[in-house]
Amino acid sequence: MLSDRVGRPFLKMRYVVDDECNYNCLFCHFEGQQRRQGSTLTAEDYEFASYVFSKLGVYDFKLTGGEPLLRRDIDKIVEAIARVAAVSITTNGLLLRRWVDRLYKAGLRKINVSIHTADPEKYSKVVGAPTWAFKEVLRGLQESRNRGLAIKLNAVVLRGINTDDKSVKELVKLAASLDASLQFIELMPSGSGLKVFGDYYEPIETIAEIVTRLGGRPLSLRKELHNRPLYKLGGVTIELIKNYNNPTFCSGCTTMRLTSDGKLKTCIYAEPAVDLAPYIKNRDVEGMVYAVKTALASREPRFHIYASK
Ligand SMILES: Nc1nc2c(ncn2[C@@H]2O[C@H](COP(=O)(O)OP(=O)(O)OP(=O)(O)O)[C@@H](O)[C@H]2O)c(=O)[nH]1
Ligand SMILES: C[S@@+](CC[C@H](N)C(=O)[O-])C[C@H]1O[C@@H](n2cnc3c(N)ncnc32)[C@H](O)[C@@H]1O
Ligand code: SF4
Ligand code: SF4
Repeated sequence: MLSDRVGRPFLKMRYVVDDECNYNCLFCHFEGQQRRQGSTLTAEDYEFASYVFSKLGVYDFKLTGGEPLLRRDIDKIVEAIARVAAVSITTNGLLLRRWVDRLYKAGLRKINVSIHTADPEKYSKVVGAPTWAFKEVLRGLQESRNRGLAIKLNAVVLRGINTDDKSVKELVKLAASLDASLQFIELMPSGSGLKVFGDYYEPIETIAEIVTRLGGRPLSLRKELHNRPLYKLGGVTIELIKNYNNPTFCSGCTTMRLTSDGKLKTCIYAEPAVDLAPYIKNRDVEGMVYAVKTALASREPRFHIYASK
């Protein structure tokens, strides 16, 4: 296992596998990269990269985007990574129904589906899609449940959209009906999130208060990932994410990320530390290991910056 210079182990990778999306969420941070930056890595490339990362101690891979289910070879990517480690997908769910079966067969066992609200009208407003989209996502979720996938619903916290008792209660109810867990994500001032920050930002503490008021109880912290607080309410596990300006979160950061064109980022807010694409394309194990170790050594202790503010 590798660690950075402030002792954070490197255990997880986020792959941005697509630089396009079929939605236009009003807050999208696009995982800290550009739309149409290029999606240049094949399923075989991801298999090679994951093999090398897993030899370095990475045991968990997340596929994100853009919208990962827009990739026609997403099942091949899942299959390739599942050969070496655990893999999960974060998706808006619109194309889920048509993919569930193939993804399950490819080895997928866990998905995060971003839904934000249980109200179809609000949903349309937030994601910039027609109202039928909400129903389609629900169908995809139901299929996923029937297939036996572990589901986590993601809700970005948006003032006036999901920050009242009723909205939280409805999301918990929806999660319970799917045997899913639920996570609330504080809005990050990044990408479009920066533009709408003034209009929609609400601290995650508001959700913690609502959950507590509704009878929720703190469970524990996810020590292996950002020390995220977990609660239990109505049989549903609720995760609270405050992923900006939060020293506790960053001090538990065990993740690096690969852009859709193969550049390694040590932090969502950092510029790429190194371009891994040439090493990956040439199947150069030694070169890639050296490049990853060098990037890890340069990893900024961002939480120190926050802590010293
Ligand atoms: N700042 C920051 N945000 C992150 C990091 N990892 C995930 N996030 C954000 O957390 C939110 C939830 O991410 P997901 O893709 O659902 O995955 P996850 O909850 O991190 O991972 P799992 O627990 O494995 O499902 C998104 O807004 C991500 O961009 C990170 O290392 N730093
Ligand atoms: C960038 S999306 C990519 C995957 C997929 N398209 C989706 O929406 O689930 C990954 C996660 O980041 C969340 N997200 C996007 N912009 C955000 C922001 N400004 N602040 C916090 N979370 C954000 C999304 O809601 C989603 O849960
Ligand atoms: S949050 Fe996901 S679904 Fe929404 S625009 Fe961004 S990438 Fe697309
Ligand atoms: S250091 Fe902090 S902001 Fe950067 S990726 Fe890790 S948790 Fe996110």
